Amino acid sequence: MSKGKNKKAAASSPTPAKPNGLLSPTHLLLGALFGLLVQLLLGYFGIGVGSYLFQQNSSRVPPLPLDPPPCPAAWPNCPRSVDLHWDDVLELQSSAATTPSRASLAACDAPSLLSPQKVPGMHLLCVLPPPEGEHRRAAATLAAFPDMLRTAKQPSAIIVPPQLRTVAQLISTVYHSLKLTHKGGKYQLPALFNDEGIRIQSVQGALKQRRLLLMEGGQWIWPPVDVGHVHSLPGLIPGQVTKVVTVSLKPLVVSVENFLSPGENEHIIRRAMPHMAKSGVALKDADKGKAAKEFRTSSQYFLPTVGDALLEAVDRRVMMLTRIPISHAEYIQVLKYEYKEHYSAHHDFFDPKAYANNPEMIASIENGAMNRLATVFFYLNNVTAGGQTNFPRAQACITAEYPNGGPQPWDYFDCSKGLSVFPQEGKVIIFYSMLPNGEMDDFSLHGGCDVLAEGEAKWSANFWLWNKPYHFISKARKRATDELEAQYL
Ligand SMILES: O=C(O)CCC(=O)C(=O)O
Ligand SMILES: [Fe+2]
Repeated sequence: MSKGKNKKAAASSPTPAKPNGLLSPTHLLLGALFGLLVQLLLGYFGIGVGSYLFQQNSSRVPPLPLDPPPCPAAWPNCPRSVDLHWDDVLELQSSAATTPSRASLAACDAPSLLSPQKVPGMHLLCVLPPPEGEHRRAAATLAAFPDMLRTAKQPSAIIVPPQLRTVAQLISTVYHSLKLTHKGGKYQLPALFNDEGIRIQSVQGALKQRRLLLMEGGQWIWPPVDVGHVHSLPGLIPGQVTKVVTVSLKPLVVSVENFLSPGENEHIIRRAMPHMAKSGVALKDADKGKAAKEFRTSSQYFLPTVGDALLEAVDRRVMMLTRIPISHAEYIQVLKYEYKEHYSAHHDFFDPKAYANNPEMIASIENGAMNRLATVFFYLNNVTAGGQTNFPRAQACITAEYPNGGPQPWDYFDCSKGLSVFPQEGKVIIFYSMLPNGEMDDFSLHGGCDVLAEGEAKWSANFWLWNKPYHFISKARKRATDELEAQYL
């Protein structure tokens, strides 16, 4: 990229796809009425935002009593519940022997999923039998490895009493034991998954697993493990095993080769070609008045997938790869970079602090509760020189100087630091803009570097997935989302 264009702050984020008109006024009116009804009911039963947690996660919500038992003094903000006395749950935690046996822990094989550094907000829970002699009072023991940290320390044990009825109650118990807190308000509820990323929605489903992952941010994120680790996914592409390879821990970047076929790459390029126009950026307050081309010189097109069987198949495959419902996706943003075109280092998330003077943006990201979670970045062709995606703050290993990852770059056009991923036809990378705890990840800073082969163009695409459903959904995307939900346990 051009030299000497130093910037004090990372470039503005790429503009999101404009929601189209698929939500009719009738839908909006019905949605508003439903919201009002829920608010009235919650108000009637005295369930305010304070007792936020976890009512909403269960599939069979029991009828609410008029006087649910109060929370114990040691747990003032427990979710009040009809048929559960949290005092008993607490009592069991303190009275039962809580050291899991070596043999049961070995069967869980926790180290194969843990990491050498913390993964904030992602917690591994080994599902173990109840403590010796406690089969009547306990349904299981969970051995917890907070933040996926691989240490020699004995994991803390959480006893699961048989009276827990909902995943929400199970998550609450884990939250209390691990002293986790939820941000409340519109922030995503935490969620449990099995080790293949299938969402858990019943206690029975949870206790049948060998290992569970608790994601505070409520969406699946591939456990990074170590650089070079491979998660193997059979069945995404008929007859193939798809390999999700970790290429960076911080930021979390995984790479998948041959995810798109040559025919699919060609089709995406062919469909987008007639519509390509110069790229824009969502200017931060600090960048107001600047031209997008100061940061980004590519061309782009948001390619609607509706009615295109091939693109709908790609949608579905992206969903099965990320385990994030396709209802959370923007349309594919196809990009073309010609010789010496680039996008300087930026984040794909929208930081509410950077858009404080932009009420429309603040509303659309629910003041930070809703954001871009993951980018599945498609490389649609090969480029013989340049065109890499650079993550300047990625670090191969933790150093004494930068124990928390690479420093802020001084030059946002410099592609020589950190990790570079070069275009390779059919390959995709997934990088996460949010941490599993639901916070924005500053280390996800990245840019598209100059194409350095004269006469060549880099064709690529952003497939952005949000942490909450996006504003519009097509019938095919609804069907695909239903298909994912049918796998829930
Ligand atoms: O072109 C690349 O490699 C990255 C592009 C990018 O980060 C973006 O469009 O948001
Ligand atoms: Fe980006």
